[in-house]
Amino acid sequence: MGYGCSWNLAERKGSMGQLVAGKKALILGVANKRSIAWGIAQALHREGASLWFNYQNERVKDYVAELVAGLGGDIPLTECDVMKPEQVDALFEAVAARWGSLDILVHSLAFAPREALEGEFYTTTLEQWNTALAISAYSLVLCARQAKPLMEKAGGGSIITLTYLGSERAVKSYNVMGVAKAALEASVRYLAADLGPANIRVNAISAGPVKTLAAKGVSGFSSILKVVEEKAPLRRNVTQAEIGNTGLFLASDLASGITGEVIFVDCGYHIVG
Ligand SMILES: CCCCCCc1ccc(Oc2ccc(Oc3cccc(O)n3)cc2)c(O)c1
Repeated sequence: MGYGCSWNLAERKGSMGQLVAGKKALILGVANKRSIAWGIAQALHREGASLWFNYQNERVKDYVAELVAGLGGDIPLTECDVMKPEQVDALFEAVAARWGSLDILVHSLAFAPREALEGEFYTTTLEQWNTALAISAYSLVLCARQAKPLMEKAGGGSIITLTYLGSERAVKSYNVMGVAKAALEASVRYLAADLGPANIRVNAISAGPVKTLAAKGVSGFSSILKVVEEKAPLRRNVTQAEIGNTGLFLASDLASGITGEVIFVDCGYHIVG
């Protein structure tokens, strides 16, 4: 490629779809077109990955199926609620049977009871705590354990999860989800330490607020978008596509030296007071 050369379409086409060409990616947590998991899935698909999706239950199945159909090809879709161990086992057994290995796992799911995401944190009940920690943090440990043998078959892999600034700052109303995200981020480090020798990288994206179905469950969410616009160094909110591109980066060999890390994709908001 000489100075000032211009890529012809064929060359560009050839150079496109290289980042994760032929990689097998399991995406957990798509609920609809606004889901962060969907942004990551679109980026992975654009750059040549084969995709497999879960859906939590029959209620969201049609939304996910319709989105996935838009990608073309017969992309596997499997019911899996991470709180049902037998469904997690069945999902990874299906991946093992059909794919034989796995390169990329995207874990983009969380939950806390709605009443725990409003009012004051000190009122959190043990049940609310356990539910939030089990779904939002422990589920990553469980999925990583299941993915390990499949990723070893591929000679390594990349596990990506989603977190938020509320893990290290007391963000109003985020409450027990902040505690769950702190546990998630510590789990990313311990999992990275365990799985590194198998060349499996484990990282988190700390995303700025994005208007998703889940975000609607956090009281005061809409006001935070405006605050970010006013205070973030880039003076705007992050987009689903930008988070998707960082997910693609972490899934690709461009991030081969990065593991156990939390990467902020928030227009710089967390660096300013
Ligand atoms: C004061 C709001 C701060 C900005 C919050 C940014 C954010 C938005 C969405 C996030 O993901 C969830 C996922 C599940 C979740 O729990 C929910 C969601 C809907 C209903 C419900 O009962 N629980 C809450 C947040 C998340 O972890 C972080």
